[in-house]
Amino acid sequence: MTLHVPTLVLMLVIGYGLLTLLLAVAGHGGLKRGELRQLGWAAQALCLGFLCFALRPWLPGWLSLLGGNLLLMVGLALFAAALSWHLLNRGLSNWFLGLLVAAAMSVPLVLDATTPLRVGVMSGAMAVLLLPSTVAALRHGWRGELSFRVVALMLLLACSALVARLVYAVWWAGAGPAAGGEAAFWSGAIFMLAFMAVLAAGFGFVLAGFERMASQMRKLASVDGLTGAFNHNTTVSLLAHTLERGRRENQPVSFVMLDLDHFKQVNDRHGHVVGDAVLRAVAACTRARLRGSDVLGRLGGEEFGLVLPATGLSGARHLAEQVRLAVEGLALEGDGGRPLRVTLSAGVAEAARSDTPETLIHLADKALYQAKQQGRNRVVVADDWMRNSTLQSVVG
Ligand SMILES: Nc1nc2c(ncn2[C@@H]2O[C@H](COP(=O)(O)OP(=O)(O)OP(=O)(O)O)[C@@H](O)[C@H]2O)c(=O)[nH]1
Repeated sequence: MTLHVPTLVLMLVIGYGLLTLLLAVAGHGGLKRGELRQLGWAAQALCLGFLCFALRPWLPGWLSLLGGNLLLMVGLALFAAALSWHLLNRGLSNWFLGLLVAAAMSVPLVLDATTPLRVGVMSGAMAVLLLPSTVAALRHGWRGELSFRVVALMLLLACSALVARLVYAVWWAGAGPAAGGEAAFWSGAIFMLAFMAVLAAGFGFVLAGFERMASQMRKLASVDGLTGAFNHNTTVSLLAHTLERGRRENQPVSFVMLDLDHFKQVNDRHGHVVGDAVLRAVAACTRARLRGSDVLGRLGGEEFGLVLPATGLSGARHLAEQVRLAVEGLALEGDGGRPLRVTLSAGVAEAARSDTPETLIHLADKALYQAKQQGRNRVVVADDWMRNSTLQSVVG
């Protein structure tokens, strides 16, 4: 097999064209992530850059070299911007823009220079533009989506190839005209390898975008958007799982139901925005008192549930009391900056071996009802009488 550099250039035009098309279709189909839009612009710039090289036989030499190199540099900078948004949630820093300007200014300066000098300067400039993305992808991307590892490895390959091309250009300059066409071929081939790796990184980036969207959708399906607590269905599933595990490992499991007192008045006096802020603050304050293995769920409006594995009745009551005191002590701001205090009531129940999530939640709800009846801002533990009446109502 023989390598033909102009054919490789054409392959890259097609490759970056396909990446552009894929990103346009993905954006149209709902994958509207800002960084993927920027990646689309990067792919367009790189596609046009290689088109300038592909049209070299028909364009003035200087125009093909100037346009091609500048567009590739802009493409690499847009790639870096997309990567920065994806990994660090911010755009390009000013020093990177400075690097881009310096790299772009070097292009017209070396247009009339010898080929090895031009190859060396262009390779060095592009390697410098790719280096921050490569470092960021290796440092931050490795812990992110699995497909981002492909991006990191491909960028490392691309950056290494450009540095190798720079070193090769230094050797070429020393060897002089004797190096001849073979040196031009290898320099072109290494360049193509570098940009094929950037193309592979681009496809990996698209996969990472899909992976991130899928994980966000999974999260949205199980977590309450306002408070960050698990939603009702997920809480019940986690309770079922915890009960099963408790039975197998002979460990107690408790469930606490929390309900804010007179929350309707908070909404009526201060408005729903303040009401929402109160719910968020209560959830955060409760979460801060839980163990890593405990579960905080939002069962409905102003009602939360705590699933407590390996926790008996006295431990659960103690925790509920701590949460009650912490919420009572929250210094909140109401409408117009007025101080706002809220309290909550709690019902605590420990699971029996035969309990299902429904019977246990029902039992905790009974205890909560008692807490409300007794004047609110208190913790009530479910007793045998409540358990018997729960069984009757569930069986009946
Ligand atoms: N701001 C806000 N309010 C909510 C949300 N979900 C439910 N609510 C409100 O929570 C209030 C619950 O009122 P009630 O069920 O009467 O209970 P309460 O006023 O807390 O009274 P007790 O529980 O008996 O102490 C209603 O006004 C709901 O509109 C929410 O997501 N945000």
